[in-house]
Amino acid sequence: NEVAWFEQPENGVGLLATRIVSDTCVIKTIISDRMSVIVQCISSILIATTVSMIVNWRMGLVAWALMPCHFIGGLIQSKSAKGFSGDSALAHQQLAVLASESASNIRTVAAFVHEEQMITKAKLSLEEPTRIGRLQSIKYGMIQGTSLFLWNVAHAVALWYTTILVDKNQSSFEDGIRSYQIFSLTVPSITELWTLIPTVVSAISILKPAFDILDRETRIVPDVPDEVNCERILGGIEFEGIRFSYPSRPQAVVLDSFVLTVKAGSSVALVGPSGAGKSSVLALLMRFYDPAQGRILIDRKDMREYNLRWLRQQIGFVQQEPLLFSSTIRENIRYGNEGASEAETVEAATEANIHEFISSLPDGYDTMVGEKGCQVSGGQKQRIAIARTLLKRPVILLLDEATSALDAETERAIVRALGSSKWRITRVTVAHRLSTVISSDIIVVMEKGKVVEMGSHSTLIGEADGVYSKLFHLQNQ
Ligand SMILES: Nc1ncnc2c1ncn2[C@@H]1O[C@H](COP(=O)(O)OP(=O)(O)OP(=O)(O)O)[C@@H](O)[C@H]1O
Repeated sequence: NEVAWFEQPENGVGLLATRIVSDTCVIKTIISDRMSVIVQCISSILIATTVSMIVNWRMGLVAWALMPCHFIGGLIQSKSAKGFSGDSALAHQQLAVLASESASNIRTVAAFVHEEQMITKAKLSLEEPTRIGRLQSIKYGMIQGTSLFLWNVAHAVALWYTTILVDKNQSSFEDGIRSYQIFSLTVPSITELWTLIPTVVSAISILKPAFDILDRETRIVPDVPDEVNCERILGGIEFEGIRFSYPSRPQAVVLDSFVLTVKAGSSVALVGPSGAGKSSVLALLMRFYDPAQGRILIDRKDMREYNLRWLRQQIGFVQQEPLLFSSTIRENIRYGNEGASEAETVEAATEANIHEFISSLPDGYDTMVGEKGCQVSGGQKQRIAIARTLLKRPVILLLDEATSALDAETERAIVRALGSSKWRITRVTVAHRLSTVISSDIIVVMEKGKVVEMGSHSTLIGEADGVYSKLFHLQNQ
């Protein structure tokens, strides 16, 4: 599914994890375990009824006639079980979201001494479902009682009818008792069927959302068109009258009449106040979202006409908060480029100014970085992420505050390495620290989703009243 789908509240990490792990487990239990028991119960009911018909057909008919008592009871039970299972599943999902969020943000939780509040929140999230669950339990118990009452009525009628048959000499005492016994032995199978009904019903209520996810068609299809007619793009970018809002907040216009041309092989920097829409420009270039209006052209062709997987292979993107995976540094650098040689890996790490640090570690490139890269510093994480992107040898490189955690000297070394790279890169950099972007061919100043100034550093700095000039002097002060 497209990125916007993952940003909807109902598709959060915790909820998706529950759906994938617990829900599918319940479905598996129903299919592999419960179904065999259900088949066994049904066959034993059928066999017992047939045998009891052979022994005494009158008794067999009565047994069949009494079956509706059991099934009506079962039906009432299954109706009541539906709401019961749905609510309890929802309660656990909310708890799962809370637990996964707290665990992944444990440093923030600890820093704000928020543990007690999280526990209270967890308890609160369960209060309403517990109340509803209690009421449902009482209702469920009463329904269970009614079902058992019907079952006992069926027994009483069967026994009473046996005495009548024996009384009227329509059956011997032995056959009457035999027939009744077969009937009695069938009842546990029916009861077992009943007890399985709530589980099966709960699985059905789980199946629907699970299949809704599986059946959903993504809005941004990555494999269409499937043929690719050139080997690599050149890297020219044009934004034509872009209007864009995030699908989760459609009323807030993030980019409005946004126009920008980036020549292949040039370097462009996007600067401006927080919330101006700089990162959104990069997100559109990665085609995480499609604009509501306008077109983005790559080499003069609408981006939507390219096979997205093929296109993304040629675009390198280092995010504001790069995430590493819980594995070795080598595997992290080779992420998405598993076939890269050791020499290529080292070359990319050298360009990202991280090779020296990695070599100084006892395990070198085999050092584990911990979950989300928690065992390396912010700056090291950024440099590993840059190395990972450079290993792709991208034609277009998007850097979103990618060097913000680095000291000025390391940052300069990386920018220099990128500038003197052997292959041609179109670079779009987002940065708050203006020293990062001074050497860019064009600096684009954005405000409220629009371009307000554009030009080289020397041109922009010359306009004394310009936004860039003011920003630059403010930072230098
Ligand atoms: N995933 C999202 N869903 C909804 N709104 C978003 C999302 N990401 C960003 N926004 C909103 O879009 C606007 C532009 O955000 P964007 O991240 O592009 O700004 P920015 O200029 O890069 O800011 P910063 O310099 O602080 O990173 C902001 O108002 C922000 O709240």
